[in-house]
Amino acid sequence: MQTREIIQDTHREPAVEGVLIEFKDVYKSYGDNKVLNGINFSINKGENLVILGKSGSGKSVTVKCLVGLTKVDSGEIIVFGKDITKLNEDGLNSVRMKIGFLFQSAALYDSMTVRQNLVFTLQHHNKKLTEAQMESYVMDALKNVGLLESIDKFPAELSGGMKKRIGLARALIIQPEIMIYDEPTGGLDTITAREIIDLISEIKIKYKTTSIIITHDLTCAKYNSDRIIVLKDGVVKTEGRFRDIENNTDEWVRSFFEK
Ligand SMILES: Nc1ncnc2c1ncn2[C@@H]1O[C@H](COP(=O)(O)OP(=O)(O)OP(=O)(O)O)[C@@H](O)[C@H]1O
Repeated sequence: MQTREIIQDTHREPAVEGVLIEFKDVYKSYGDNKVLNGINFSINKGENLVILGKSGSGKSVTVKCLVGLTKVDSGEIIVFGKDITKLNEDGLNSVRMKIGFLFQSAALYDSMTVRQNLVFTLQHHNKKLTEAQMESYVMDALKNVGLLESIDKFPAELSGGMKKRIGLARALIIQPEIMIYDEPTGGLDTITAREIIDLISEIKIKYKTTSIIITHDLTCAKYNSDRIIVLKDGVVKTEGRFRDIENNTDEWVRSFFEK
């Protein structure tokens, strides 16, 4: 039987205003592969939750279920007070409109400049904006990631770190309430990774987002998490703050911290 260890934290002041996302007994299998095996966790408004887990432990599937890209077998996923497993495509789209994604690859359109990439997202999101309003949104988003000077560049002219920043600007331009970061520091050198980590911290403060961060990078987990959940065998094996997880004596949990 799976045991779930809840690490009590008696010293922390609650910096949150209620639950925004809740997974209740969520199951998802692909054939015989039981990926989510009764997963339970919640995320408070304004909280950054890091999901840790070995490769194939279901981190991406969890996030795909959250945005309705993958249908669960059973269970509930409450987002903004609604069970998204019961929503039709229109209902799901209106939830997705409030969620920003930073994909591992940044997923920019190569044939478009940075400006065009951002305008394209805005047009898809809000068809009523004037050109002047769109330009102002684009400039603001680029300023916030420190890349205004790249506005007329094509993705091929940008470094990996710059692409991540543009990916971030594109996610933020829709002013999301929830941000999902999939391996935000993946493939970056230590210094560039640290810049992205700092940016994620700034975004939390500036945009007051609630975030899910999937990462293997313990530095990112340390600096960007209010709380961490660790997935194993389709359930939440343990949860707590970074230092609680780091000090966990369970051999399997310790293996995350051994080089
Ligand atoms: N569409 C799919 N069809 C069949 N199996 C799938 C599908 N999507 C995911 N899986 C399986 O679900 C399991 C969990 O995959 P998932 O991508 O969530 O892992 P992960 O924890 O994000 O891994 P990584 O850290 O390597 O990205 C894997 O065994 C994977 O093969």
